[in-house]
Amino acid sequence: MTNPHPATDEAADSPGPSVTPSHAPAPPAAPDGAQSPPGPPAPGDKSRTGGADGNPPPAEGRRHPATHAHPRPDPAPGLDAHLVVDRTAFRLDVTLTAAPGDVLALLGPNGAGKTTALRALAGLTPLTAGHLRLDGTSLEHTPPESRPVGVVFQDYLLFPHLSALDNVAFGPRCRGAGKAEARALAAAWLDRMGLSEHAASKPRHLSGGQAQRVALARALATHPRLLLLDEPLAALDARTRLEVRAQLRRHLAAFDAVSVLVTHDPLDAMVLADRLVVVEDGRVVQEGTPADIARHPRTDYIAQLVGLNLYRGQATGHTVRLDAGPSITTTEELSGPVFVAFPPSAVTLFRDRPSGASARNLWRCEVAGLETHGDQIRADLTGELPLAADLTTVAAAELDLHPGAPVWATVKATQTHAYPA
Ligand SMILES: Nc1ncnc2c1ncn2[C@@H]1O[C@H](COP(=O)(O)OP(=O)(O)OP(=O)(O)O)[C@@H](O)[C@H]1O
Repeated sequence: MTNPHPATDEAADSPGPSVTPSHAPAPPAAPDGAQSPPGPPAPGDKSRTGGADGNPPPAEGRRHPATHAHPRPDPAPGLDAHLVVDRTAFRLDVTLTAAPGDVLALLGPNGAGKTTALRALAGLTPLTAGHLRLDGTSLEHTPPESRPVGVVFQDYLLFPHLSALDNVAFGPRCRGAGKAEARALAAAWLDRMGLSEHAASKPRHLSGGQAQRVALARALATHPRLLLLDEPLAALDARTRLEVRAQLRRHLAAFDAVSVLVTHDPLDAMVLADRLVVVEDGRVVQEGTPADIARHPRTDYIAQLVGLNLYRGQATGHTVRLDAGPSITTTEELSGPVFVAFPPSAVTLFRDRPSGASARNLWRCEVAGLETHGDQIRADLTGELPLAADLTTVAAAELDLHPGAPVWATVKATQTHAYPA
């Protein structure tokens, strides 16, 4: 990653990944200490919006000694990072590993440390401790502009006065490529992105989806060995997002180095990433494949993300005594600490105590709130067991649900899923 600029993010000696168009020239090595022109801010640069630090990112990045340390040979390809960043009231301590071709998604609530992790990978935030190795080379002491890292920003951050072609050509130019060579490389990338006919367009004449693809082309044209995507779809409207998500998925699948994506959107994470890394309060609380995380959430945040009710308790056979109070009957037979999860759609509500129902998994609750959730109504319940329940609009009307209404909630054991905590 380059100074604050995404388009200049490549180490002079980084190996050329296979994403380079076969008919395009590879960008030449940048001279040591090459200066890049000023550019858009870096990921998480809160100075643009009056952020916490109030300083532009390079200042933080340059606290790190800008020396080219002797690269430490390491046979392991891909990303091997232990990122520790200490701040007055916050500590990031996460380990991220990925093989070439892997797409990792960092998910987590606001303030969890996702952007800090991204900035640390880019070299814009110095590590307090830990290590960062990419394809076997230690990067802790490599200045941002010499890291083989490309960044795609949430709001693209294209140069408004440059054409799409020149925006993409900017990176190779910064590395010392001649104008014609850089433009040929950029043209090949735009072609690959299906944007050839927009090569001469200025960013203001591009749609959100097109601008996002130009930003991706700009990042990839520098042959990064690590691609960082900071909420890449957040600025798009819902329809464009669907289309661009599918395109981005294809491009990431074709990219042979490591990609790390920061997103708030579980769908983006599930569709785009091979592996999710959930960060809460500066720590990794869970990681795994999207399917694994969706089936076995281990924190409330993740359970909400994937739309499940989640409880912790102690299992004895088919009964789990929840830390929250009541017991749940499950189909799994377990013992010791467990999680129990079930979807809101598995909950059935009654205004009166159902006479025929067994006492199992039947709780007395009260409606705390109601909201539309797709074509359903989601009821937020408090009481014996706090839970979310989905029901149709007709059912909600028939039950005369309103905040404060008492209800009975029941869930079949077969609809629950218990797993060791
Ligand atoms: N430059 C900074 N100086 C001091 N504290 C900071 C700085 N940047 C972020 N923080 C703090 O570090 C913590 C992690 O912030 P970070 O932006 O990395 O979280 P995040 O997961 O990206 O959040 P969000 O999803 O809201 O962007 C927060 O407590 C934040 O206030």
